[in-house]
Amino acid sequence: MEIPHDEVRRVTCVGAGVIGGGWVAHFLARGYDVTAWDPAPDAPGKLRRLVDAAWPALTQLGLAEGAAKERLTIATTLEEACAEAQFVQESAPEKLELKRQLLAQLDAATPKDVVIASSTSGYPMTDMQTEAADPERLLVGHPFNPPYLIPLVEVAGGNRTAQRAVEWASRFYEVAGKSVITMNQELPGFIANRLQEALWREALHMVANGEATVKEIDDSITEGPGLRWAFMGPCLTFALAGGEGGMAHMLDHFGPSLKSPWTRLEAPELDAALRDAMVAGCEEAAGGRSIAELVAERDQGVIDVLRATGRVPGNGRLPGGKGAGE
Ligand SMILES: NC(=O)C1=CN([C@@H]2O[C@H](COP(=O)(O)OP(=O)(O)OC[C@H]3O[C@@H](n4cnc5c(N)ncnc54)[C@H](O)[C@@H]3O)[C@@H](O)[C@H]2O)C=CC1
Ligand SMILES: C[N+](C)(C)CC(=O)CC(=O)[O-]
Repeated sequence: MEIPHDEVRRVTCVGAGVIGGGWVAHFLARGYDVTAWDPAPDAPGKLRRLVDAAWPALTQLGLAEGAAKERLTIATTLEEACAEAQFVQESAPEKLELKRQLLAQLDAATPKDVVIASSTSGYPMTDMQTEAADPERLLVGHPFNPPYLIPLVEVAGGNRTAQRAVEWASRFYEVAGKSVITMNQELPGFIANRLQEALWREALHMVANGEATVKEIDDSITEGPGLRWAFMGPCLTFALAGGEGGMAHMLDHFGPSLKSPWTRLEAPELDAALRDAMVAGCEEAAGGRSIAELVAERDQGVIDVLRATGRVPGNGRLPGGKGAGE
């Protein structure tokens, strides 16, 4: 029997790069004891720098009672990291065979009845749980960068995942301050990445063909639809494009243009020229700002949007987070 969601105190994060480190920062800020493990020799230093960089934003939002960076332990082996885990979040590189073997190792090292989630951004759990002795407790918990600020987690099981594990994880993420979409089927790319990848594919086509610059593409979203999407999704936004007639008029009016040859559908070849054009375009768009400066700018921007759209309660604690309503 799994531990009650609100009694979880110890979370283990395996893989401590951009996303694993972001999860560490999130769980620390929500008042958990966090154990991290990453095989890279420079991982501890990188992880502590990431948590240090995230902490001002998390402090601004309001830390849960007792939250402290000192509650992070960095384990030296995977077995040590998992021995006392009450929840495990895997964020290792996006390589299918690596995930398969790692999830089997995590399954062997983690106490029974503890749920193990993968941060994968696209692999279905059915394809990753093949080597594990106890696949029932393995599921996808797909976060968004940075996990310590973007609320959404997409939860999906594989065909050997127990429904009760999916339900447990969904509720646990909510208790830990996340917004959860629990998927009842395994869609490739889940929901949000499927949408993001469609946009991304078209952006790459436009750069590859010299049709738009990186800056024009970014400005077209931040000065346009992105402003609406922070609080109203693309469907309801487009319903308003139909005026008083709503979505019905919108579809009758603009529906035929769905067949216009606006989109390319097939991904472009990611050759060296396109890679170089994207890298150069992003450097130009950054205008001399370092990655650390851009991270701080992004974090402040997300906080401002969360506040402006009423998603941070007055007491500074995230909705549903540990300590909320105390
Ligand atoms: N970067 C992003 O925006 C997002 C990434 N994800 C997913 O998160 C996962 C991690 O991606 P990133 O953090 O971006 O990658 P990353 O490259 O920043 O970090 C991966 C970390 O895993 C470590 N690692 C290597 N082999 C390992 C092993 N066998 N066991 C444990 N750790 C190992 C590496 O040393 C590195 O620190 C991937 O599954 C990715 O699809 C999900 C959402 C967003
Ligand atoms: C780039 N990415 C596909 C790994 C991004 C994600 O999976 C989610 C996000 O943070 O946008």
